[in-house]
Amino acid sequence: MTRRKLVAGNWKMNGDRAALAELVAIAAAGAGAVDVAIAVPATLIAPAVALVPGFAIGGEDVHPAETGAHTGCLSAALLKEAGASFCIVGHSERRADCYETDAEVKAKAEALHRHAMRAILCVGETLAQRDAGQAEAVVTGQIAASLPEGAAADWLSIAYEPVWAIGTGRTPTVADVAAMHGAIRAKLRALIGAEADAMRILYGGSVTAENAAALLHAGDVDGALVGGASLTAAKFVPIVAAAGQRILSRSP
Ligand SMILES: O=C(CO)COP(=O)(O)O
Repeated sequence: MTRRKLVAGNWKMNGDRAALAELVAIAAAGAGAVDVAIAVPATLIAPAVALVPGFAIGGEDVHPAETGAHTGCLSAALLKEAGASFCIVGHSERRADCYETDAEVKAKAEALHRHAMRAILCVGETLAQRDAGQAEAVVTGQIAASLPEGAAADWLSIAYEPVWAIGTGRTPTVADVAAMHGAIRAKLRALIGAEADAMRILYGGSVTAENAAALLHAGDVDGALVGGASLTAAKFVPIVAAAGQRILSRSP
C-alpha cells in the first residue's frame, strides 16, 4: 500500500508572530506530493491561519472535555475555532512535564475526532527503557492503551519519537527505526485490522535535512514529526523535499 508522506512540524514553546513569516515558504513546499503541517503555540494559531489560509496549522495539546472548569486548558472546539485543523496528542514532553497518561491521551484524540479534527498521537521509549531491552514493549503498550476509539487513517497518524532522540542530535539507526515502525504497524493491525495499512507512522527525533532522506524512506516510515528544524523554512523545506524523493538506487 502506498501512503502519502506527511512531514509535520512541532514548534513547541518556540516562535512568535515575527517567526510566522517562515510559514509562507513552508506552506508553498506543502503544495506538492507531500502533505505538510505545522503545530504552533496556541496563541499563534489564528495569526498563522490568517497568514497562510488553507495550510494545515495545528495545536500542540488539547483538553479532552468539551467545556468546563479547566483553567488554562483549550478544548478541541476552541482550537478549531482559532483555525487549527489538527493537534498533536501525547507528546513525550507533555507525558513527562504534565504527567499525561495513556488514558488521557486517548481521550484527547477522541475529543479531536468529535470535532472532525486530525490527530498526531506520539509514542516513544526513554533511553533507560531502550537500554533495558523494553523499547518495543513500551511503545506497543502505549499504542494499545492510547489508541482512540474509531482510529482510522483519514484522521489519525502515529508519531514514533524515541525520547532520547528528541533535541539531542542522536537518532536510532535506520534499521532500528524500520524495526520499530514494523512493530507499531503489526500492533495496529492486531487492534484495527486492515485500516492499519493505511495509517501513517511518522518518525520524530532530531530529523534534519541531512538525515531525512534515509529516515523517511525506511520501511514503514510515512513521514516525520520535526521539532527544531521546523522553525525555519531553510531547515524544514529540504526535509519536505527529501520526503518527496524516491530513492531509485542505494550505494552498496
Ligand atoms: O519532539 C520532536 C517533535 O515533536 C522532535 O524534536 P527535534 O526534531 O527538535 O528533535
